[in-house]
Amino acid sequence: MARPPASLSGRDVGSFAYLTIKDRIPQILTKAIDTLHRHKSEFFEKHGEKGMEAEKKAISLLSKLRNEMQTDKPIIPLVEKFADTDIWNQYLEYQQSLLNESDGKPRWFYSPWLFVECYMYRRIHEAVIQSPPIDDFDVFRESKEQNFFESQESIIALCTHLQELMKTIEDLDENQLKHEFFKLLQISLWGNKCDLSLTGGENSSQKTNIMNYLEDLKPFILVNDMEHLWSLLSNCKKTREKESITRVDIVLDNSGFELITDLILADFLLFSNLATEIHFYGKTIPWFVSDTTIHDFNWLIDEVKHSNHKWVSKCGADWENYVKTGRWVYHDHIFWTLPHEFCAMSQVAPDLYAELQKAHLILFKGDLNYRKLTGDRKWEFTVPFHQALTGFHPAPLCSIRTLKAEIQVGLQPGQGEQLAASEPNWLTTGKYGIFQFDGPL
Ligand SMILES: O=P(O)(O)OC[C@@]1(O)O[C@H](CO)[C@@H](O)[C@@H]1O
Ligand SMILES: [Mn+2]
Repeated sequence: MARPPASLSGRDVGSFAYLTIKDRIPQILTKAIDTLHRHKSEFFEKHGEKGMEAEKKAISLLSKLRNEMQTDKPIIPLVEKFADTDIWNQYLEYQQSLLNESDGKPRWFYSPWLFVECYMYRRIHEAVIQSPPIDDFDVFRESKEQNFFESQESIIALCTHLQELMKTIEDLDENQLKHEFFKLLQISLWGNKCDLSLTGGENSSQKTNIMNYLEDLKPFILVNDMEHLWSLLSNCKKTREKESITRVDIVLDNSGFELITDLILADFLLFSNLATEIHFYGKTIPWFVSDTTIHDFNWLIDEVKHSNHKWVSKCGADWENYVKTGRWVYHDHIFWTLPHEFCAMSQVAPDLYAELQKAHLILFKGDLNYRKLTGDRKWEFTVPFHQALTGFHPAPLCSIRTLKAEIQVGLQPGQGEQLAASEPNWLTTGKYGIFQFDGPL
């Protein structure tokens, strides 16, 4: 088989990868430093002098990191012992092994973008865990919570819609049910517009009611495999024996508004009987600013439950109940915060691969997951999605993603070129979206 194409990299001056490493990531680091600074008195109240010293230490480690990056220093091994430290350092050696002698060491602007960007978030985590007693501090928590609070109006609209739908679900015919499923899928897609790493950690909440715009946004869905998802799940529902299950796994992306849209979809899948179990996967450490951790997941459900809006709090109570009764299952795995492409999962994390194989359908939310599905490589726009997955296929799967990186496969001949001619930034603004399916058709 032909070798896969080269990785996206900061080496390509002017590319989105280059601009991210040059501008956006340092901005995120500066914000993290500022956040630690602003919590100084809180650390003092909690831990006394030790808290103040820890704050200083974390800040100096992050400043050092920012300097290494901005001066394109070699990528150094991780030092603090943690569950994934050895795997990370082995991966760094692997990156070294890909270089010629004259290339020297892997460096920020020279190595694959996916690797250096993941490494940056892993180093932020290292700076925090090296600074006890504030070693459980999430430098991105505030902005994730802010995104949730600022999206309240949309959240109320979505929860109200869901509760009304629940009441009438029995009266819907097949076509109406499919229509409602498609609506909630699109809400979950556009929910992915709101991530915080794209805006350098700046506000990206959802203030308007997204449901009113679904029709207007349809032309921006470049690949639309929603029909395949419907066929798959409605078939499962029809052919399911009494006690058997239909399991949908959702590989989560951002917390805040996007997570709400995912949980709304997950709730609908259960009460419409399109699925009987939903499994979620989040990040074990703070990641790409807005990604969901178990803390964010539990926090959000709790907030929703305690809302003073009747239908919002009803959603929260239902969601808590799904978790308690095991109809919703949350999984943690270090693989999601490693730098590997997903085609390496069966070797690097065979237990996770085996878990995903139990699903009838896996939904991969967001841009970073798409980059990892396709290896973050310079594929031609027309290469089939299946080919770009390079052997990753634990179960039928679908990427639900708005485009925020210079990578897209599975387009019609000429489609990418046409978009590029009229809108030079079409790949990176989050304006376009896809539902891209790989599985039996
Ligand atoms: O996975 P998400 O939340 O949809 O997007 C993550 C993201 O903002 O981070 C990277 C840039 O730093 C890009 O790949 C992408 O735009
Ligand atoms: Mn994200």
